[in-house]
This record gives sequence, C-alpha cells and structure tokens, in this order.
Amino acid sequence: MANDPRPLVAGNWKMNGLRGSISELEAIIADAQARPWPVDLMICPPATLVCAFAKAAAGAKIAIGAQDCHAEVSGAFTGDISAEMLKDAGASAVIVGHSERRTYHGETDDMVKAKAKAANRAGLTAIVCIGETYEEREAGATISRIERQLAGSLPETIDAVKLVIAYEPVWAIGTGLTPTPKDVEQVHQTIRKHLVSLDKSSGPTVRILYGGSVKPSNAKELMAVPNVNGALVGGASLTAKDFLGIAAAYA
Ligand SMILES: O=C[C@H](O)COP(=O)(O)O
Repeated sequence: MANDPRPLVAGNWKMNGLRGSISELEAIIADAQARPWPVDLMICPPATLVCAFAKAAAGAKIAIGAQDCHAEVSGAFTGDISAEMLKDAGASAVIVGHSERRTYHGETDDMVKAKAKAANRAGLTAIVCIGETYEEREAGATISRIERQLAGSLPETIDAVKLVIAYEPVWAIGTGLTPTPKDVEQVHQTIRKHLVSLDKSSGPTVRILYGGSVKPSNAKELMAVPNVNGALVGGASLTAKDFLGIAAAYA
C-alpha cells in the first residue's frame, strides 16, 4: 500500500560462513549496483565477518548487521561483543532475541529489551525477534505469546529507523513449514496494533518482517500479506541466488 514502509529483506547467516563466503556478498552487491531494488537489503554474517563485510559493502546498496550484542558498553564479559563494538566494526543493525538465543542461551524478554536498548544507544537498528513455539500455537496461545513478548522485549521509546520487528514462529525456522498467509496476517496485525499503541507516529512505519522457511518459491505469497514489510531469512540467505530470489518478490 502507498504508505507502507519500504520493505527490508535481511539475511541471517547464523553460525555459517568463512572469509571466502564474501563472494556471495560480492555477488549481491554487483546485482544491487546493476538494478535498483525497491527494497532495502541487509546481510547479518557471524561477528567474525562483520568488519570485512562492512568494508566490502561500503558505498553499496546493502547494509551489514550483526546477530547479537551484549547490553553493556564494555567490561569483563568474556566472549561477548557490545553494540558499540559492532558499530565500530561497520554494522548498522543487530538482531536481538532470536529464538535460537532465547532457547540455547536462556535469553529472557528483559534481556532482549536491554540488548535492544543497547543497540539503539550505540546507533544501531535493533531487529527484535519474537515468535511462538509449536506447542503454543497448538494450544491457541500464539497471540497471547506475541503480546507478552512485545510488552517485555521492546524499548520504551520506539522509532521507525531504530527498530524492526521480526515475527518468526519457532516451529517454522529451518523446517520448511510456514504458517498460512491468514495466520501471518493475524500476528502481524497484532504487532502493528501494539506498535501504534506505543507510538502513534512511528508505530505505523516500523517494519515488521516475517521469518521462518522463506524461500524464493514462497516469498511472493508471504510478502503480499498486509503488514509484512519484508523478510528475515536464514538458510536461503546463504547464497546470493536464493537471497536475491527472495528480494525479487518485490521486483
Ligand atoms: O533468522 C532467520 C530465521 O531463523 C529463519 O531461518 P530459516 O529461513 O532458515 O527458516
């Protein structure tokens, strides 16, 4: 629709990619130079590659994001990386609260909120992930779960430049399963209502991405759902061909 925010297709490489994988980024950059995409593009490589990817993408029409950050600026937190460090490495965004972080690292809504605020403090866009489990969906608890996560995980002050929401049903991640467009619409509408209730002026334009088994073959249908403003893509973002095949849903 006319007032919809510009879509964003973001690739989350998770724990995949070595230095040689930069060839995939280079292929995306070459494509993005050759034709104007009506969509913002972003790749979130593992932390080891953020600096090199940001250098390669300098001046190109693709942003580089990271996959997690610590809530503090610096300190005795072995193995952790702050939002300020990611900014310094060239990232412009960071994913927080991905279900894999929530599951394998015990991240709570409170922790995710602190990370989202840290991202904004450092000048990064926070891509806040939420989503229900299979059991919650089966129990009819999807909407209440989403509302709880929104209430607990978002910064008090929201801004359409600094915040992106990614709805990722846990059961759809990496499984090849996706919710029906009607189910996606219901959740995205709930998220939009929550955002508008937080801020009448920014709420309508915060981008809400869908994530979970997005592929070139299903992207068009999913991206056409009202209030779906792009995708957060895992597996299919690892090759330029599939990633651009998804972005082509907007071509
Ligand atoms: O962050 C991305 C999501 O977890 C989706 O992963 P997937 O596209 O491999 O299902």
